[in-house]
Amino acid sequence: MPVPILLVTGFLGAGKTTVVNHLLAHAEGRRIAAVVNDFGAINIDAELIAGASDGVVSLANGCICCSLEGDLLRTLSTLLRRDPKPEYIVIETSGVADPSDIVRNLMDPVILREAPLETVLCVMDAGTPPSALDDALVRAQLRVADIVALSKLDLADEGAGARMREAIRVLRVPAVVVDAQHGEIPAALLFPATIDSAPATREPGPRRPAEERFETLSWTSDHPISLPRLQQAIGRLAPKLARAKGLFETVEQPGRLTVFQFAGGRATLAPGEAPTPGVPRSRIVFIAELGVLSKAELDGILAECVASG
Ligand SMILES: Nc1nc2c(ncn2[C@@H]2O[C@H](COP(=O)(O)OP(=O)(O)OP(=O)(O)O)[C@@H](O)[C@H]2O)c(=O)[nH]1
Repeated sequence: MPVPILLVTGFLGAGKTTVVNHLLAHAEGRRIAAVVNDFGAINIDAELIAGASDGVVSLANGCICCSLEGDLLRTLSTLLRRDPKPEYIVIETSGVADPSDIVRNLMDPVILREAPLETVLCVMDAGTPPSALDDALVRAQLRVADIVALSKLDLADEGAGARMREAIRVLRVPAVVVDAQHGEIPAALLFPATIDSAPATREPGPRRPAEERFETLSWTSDHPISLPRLQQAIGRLAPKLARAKGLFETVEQPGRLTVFQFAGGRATLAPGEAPTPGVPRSRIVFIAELGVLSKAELDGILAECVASG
């Protein structure tokens, strides 16, 4: 039996991991394997994804649309040799990935026969201004989508969803647009009940020149973080950040991790799991446009956040 693939794309911080987590939490007995790609050296996403009944495979420190394309195909072959085989595979791309390159790679004849790409889902933050759709990367992510999921409607103003739907319609994206509050999309919409025996090939469009636009800077420490000082540090860094996420222990709540997220200019904290022995207590990944933020500046600002006494 072929194993259908769901490819989840969308810009940095749009809400892809939230959708994947919701899907896995509502798998209703489906055996789902998840492949997660974080562009940075620390794969925070893999730790934030729980509950994949067939495990989470993490591909980090590169992008599966370019430098890690071979790793993606090898990972899929390994998943397909598992006994029992997964029934579905979800691939979450990094927010900087051009999914048309991944779609092209998934048209590999062996993969297509054994694990056909069934659905491409693009998650789009409904609160982003429609002018964000002028961005070539955002357009590339929308153009390959079968389904566009509008996230964060709860944070956006009342007309935002309608404005975004209109902007997507103007682009002539041939996709179904659905609302996805906190990642809620019915699994039945993403995974077909019956699987086509003759998978459809897709024409992903012309290859775009690889663009080095973003870089990730990773920061780790064995010390817990002071929350008020982190708040100040993020206030200073925010104008330079496209995205940040991290897991750390805080001075205020020792003994368990706090999940830090910065997306769309908004920072949030949530309770996490217990720290894993042998792993640095504080890990944060920062994504910025190339050349905007130096490691020295970042280290200098964050050094003030760790409890030195
Ligand atoms: N309020 C609200 N927050 C959301 C919603 N969807 C996602 N978020 C939050 O947005 C932040 C980013 O969500 P993720 O799911 O990590 O985004 P992502 O697209 O996987 O991010 P990258 O992989 O880093 O590009 C997190 O703090 C989520 O909790 C939503 O519908 N409403």
